[in-house]
Amino acid sequence: MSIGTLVLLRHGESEWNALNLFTGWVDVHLTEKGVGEGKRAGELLVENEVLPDILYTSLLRRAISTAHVALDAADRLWIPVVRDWRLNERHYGALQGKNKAQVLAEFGDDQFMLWRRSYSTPPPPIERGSEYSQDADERYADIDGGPLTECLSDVVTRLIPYWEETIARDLRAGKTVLVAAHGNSLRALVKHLDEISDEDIAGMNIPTGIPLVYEFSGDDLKPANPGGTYLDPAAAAAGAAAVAAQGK
Ligand SMILES: O=C(O)[C@@H](CO)OP(=O)(O)O
Repeated sequence: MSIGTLVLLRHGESEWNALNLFTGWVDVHLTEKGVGEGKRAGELLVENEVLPDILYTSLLRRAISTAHVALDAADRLWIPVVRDWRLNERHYGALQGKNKAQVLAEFGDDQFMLWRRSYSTPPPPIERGSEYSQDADERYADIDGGPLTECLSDVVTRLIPYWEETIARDLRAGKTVLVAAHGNSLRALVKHLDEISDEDIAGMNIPTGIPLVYEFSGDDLKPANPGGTYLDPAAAAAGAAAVAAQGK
């Protein structure tokens, strides 16, 4: 049997993306534009004949809703769904709910970029019980409320064992797998797939709402198309540049 196809989809624009706020595990809604991006993503899947057999999402509604709209547009709402916190966005610690431009102005570019894009420096932890903390959220009860902050390396540590147990197995079984997740959880996955160094991953940004397709030639799941293929490359390049410029 041939190896399956992987489709990575970052959620469409969220209300907090539009407000330029650090989001992390805060469970915000999509904007109208974000819903439209999800629909367009589904249309792109159909146009390119990439039809998912199974969906994996995080526990956050912006990813769940984007996948729902995309699969509706592709007439694939019926496929099995697996949701897991390990696909959640990186927990942004005490920065959750803060405006990116204000954090940049207060702490300066070096500290801002360290918190935002360095591989191993997490933001300060969020205070338990504070407004934007999830430590009392019942969906995380079985993991003691979850982390209080994470850097990208923490996301790799929680995500890659899960990937091996679930998504990678489905790909080796020949399935087309849709993973609807987040800017930083998808950066962690792409880092693993494309063997990107800890330094170089800092410069890689994932746009909202555009399917990124990986094909594989063998069981080792080395990408046959390194870097993947965005189904709308021009929009992806513009979207990634906009993410990189946030706060500036
Ligand atoms: O706020 C966040 O959770 C993420 C994704 O929107 O932001 P950033 O791109 O700054 O890591």
